[in-house]
Amino acid sequence: MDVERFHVYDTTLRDGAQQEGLSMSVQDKLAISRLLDELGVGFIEGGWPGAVPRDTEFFQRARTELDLSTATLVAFGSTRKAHAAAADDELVRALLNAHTPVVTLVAKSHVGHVERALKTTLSENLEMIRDTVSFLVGEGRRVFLDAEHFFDGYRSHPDYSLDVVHAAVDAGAEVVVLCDTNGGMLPDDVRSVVSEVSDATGARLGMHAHNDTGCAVANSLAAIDAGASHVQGTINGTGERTGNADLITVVANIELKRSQQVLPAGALPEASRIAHAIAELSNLVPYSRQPYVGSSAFAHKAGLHASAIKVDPDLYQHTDPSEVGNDMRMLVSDMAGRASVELKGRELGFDLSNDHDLVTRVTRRVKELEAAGYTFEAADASFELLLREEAGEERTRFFDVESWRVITESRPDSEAVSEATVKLRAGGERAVVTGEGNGPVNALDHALRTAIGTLYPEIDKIELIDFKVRILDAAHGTDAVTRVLVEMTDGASSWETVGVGANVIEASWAALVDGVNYGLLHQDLDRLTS
Ligand SMILES: CC(=O)SCCNC(=O)CCNC(=O)[C@H](O)C(C)(C)COP(=O)(O)OP(=O)(O)OC[C@H]1O[C@@H](n2cnc3c(N)ncnc32)[C@H](O)[C@@H]1OP(=O)(O)O
Ligand SMILES: CC(=O)C(=O)O
Repeated sequence: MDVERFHVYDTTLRDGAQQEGLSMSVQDKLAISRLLDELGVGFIEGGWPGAVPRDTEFFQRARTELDLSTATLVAFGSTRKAHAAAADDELVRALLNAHTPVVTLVAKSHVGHVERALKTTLSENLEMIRDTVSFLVGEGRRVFLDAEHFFDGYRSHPDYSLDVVHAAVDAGAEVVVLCDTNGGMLPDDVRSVVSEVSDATGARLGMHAHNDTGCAVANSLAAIDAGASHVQGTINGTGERTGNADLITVVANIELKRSQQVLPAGALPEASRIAHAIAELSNLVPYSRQPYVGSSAFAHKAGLHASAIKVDPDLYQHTDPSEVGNDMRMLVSDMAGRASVELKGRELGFDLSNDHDLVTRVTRRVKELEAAGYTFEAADASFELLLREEAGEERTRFFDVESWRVITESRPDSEAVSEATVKLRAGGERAVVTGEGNGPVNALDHALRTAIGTLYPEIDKIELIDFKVRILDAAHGTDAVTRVLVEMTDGASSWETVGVGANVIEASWAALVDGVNYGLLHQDLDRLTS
């Protein structure tokens, strides 16, 4: 792989940071840079020094705190102001002070923008490009030029847009990146413009695509087809408005569909891990339906799909998920068939291939329970308990609940407090205990822990970390059926359970009891196997 033959250029830290609601600290930017380097991108655009104080600090700290092995750090900025010298322009000097080997300059390439936004003459804009590029090249920098609004500009005044490319190249720019700044292009437009510009100028061209028509990835690929050998994008597709081309999708398409290696060998299988880690650092919830790396990208729900996948996963998958570090997952729901249950069982460590009756019973129960409001695709732990029960395993219930009751008391001068009483049998003993909490579920949780804590001290490790309530038939108002999903952890792993009831506390209790049973069961299994 030759990083210079084809540039994989990441702008997560610059254009990605232009996304509404996204804010990265300098520390986050340094951590993301290390992840991008692990992914093997050729270039990391770190931000705009001089304009954004955080970016100025990022480049300062990068000099001592970043030790990149594959990627080259890039500072981004604009051409100098009109009627001044690049050498005297404060923002151009800030680009030098960032001490990066590469500088990317954004320049106007659209007549309307030069006249109305920059408010200068067409010839002065060309002079701004020549002066800034040649000044930075003279100072030992490699320069790439982002030609802003190139496609719209080329449509209205092609000759001027070509003049911009010539001015940049003549002054020493290595790559001219054609930007679909407003993101309004379709692949056919991009393909023909890139091809014409390439023929007319012979310049090395790049593509910077925004996703306003939902075509950023397709536009990037069209540009590459037409001769571009530099592609810009962001991890998870973040960026101004609807975002930029998702760089991992672009790269995975180039490597897996076009058989052209553009990342270092062995890097692509790190893509899912890195995309999720960058989402986490950017405080974004990973997008489950993201191509290649999303948690749903290889998740199969329909029974007919599962039955074919049982024969060969390729029948319903466009590529092997391990190519991008993702996993195939089976979802069990009312759309499941016997094959879905068998494959889900395999995923959870059960070989059900020879137990036709068990698979049939589990499939039937799943469909019945889903019709009553359960959802097993989001609650693997409840599915596993159901499977074990149907298989006749005895050790799935660590206690038998006789009854429970909760009261909530509210007084004008204090917050409401709940008190729960739980009656159950565990280890041959009957327990009747009470628990208090700031809400009914919290009080039930405390009472349950007290009731079984002596017999099962490992309950202390099990913690409730998430609790989601959904009203299923909202038209019934306060009479509606409620579904509760809870997530628990023992510090090493986490699991989800589901409970359904006409009463929100009943549904919560069911999910809580399943969650505790699952946690105790797995601690028991771990003990037996260790
Ligand atoms: C397409 C893109 O996404 S490019 C990246 C855009 N990113 C950002 O804008 C984030 C960082 N930006 C900033 O911090 C500020 O906007 C700054 C520091 C760059 C400029 O701030 P200000 O000096 O206050 O000016 P303001 O933002 O109002 O206007 C931008 C100025 O840059 C000029 N300008 C715009 N594009 C260019 C260009 N390619 N070359 C030179 N000057 C340009 C505008 O004409 C305007 O000049 P004026 O102030 O003389 O009218
Ligand atoms: C340079 C850039 O971000 C754009 O034109 O969209």
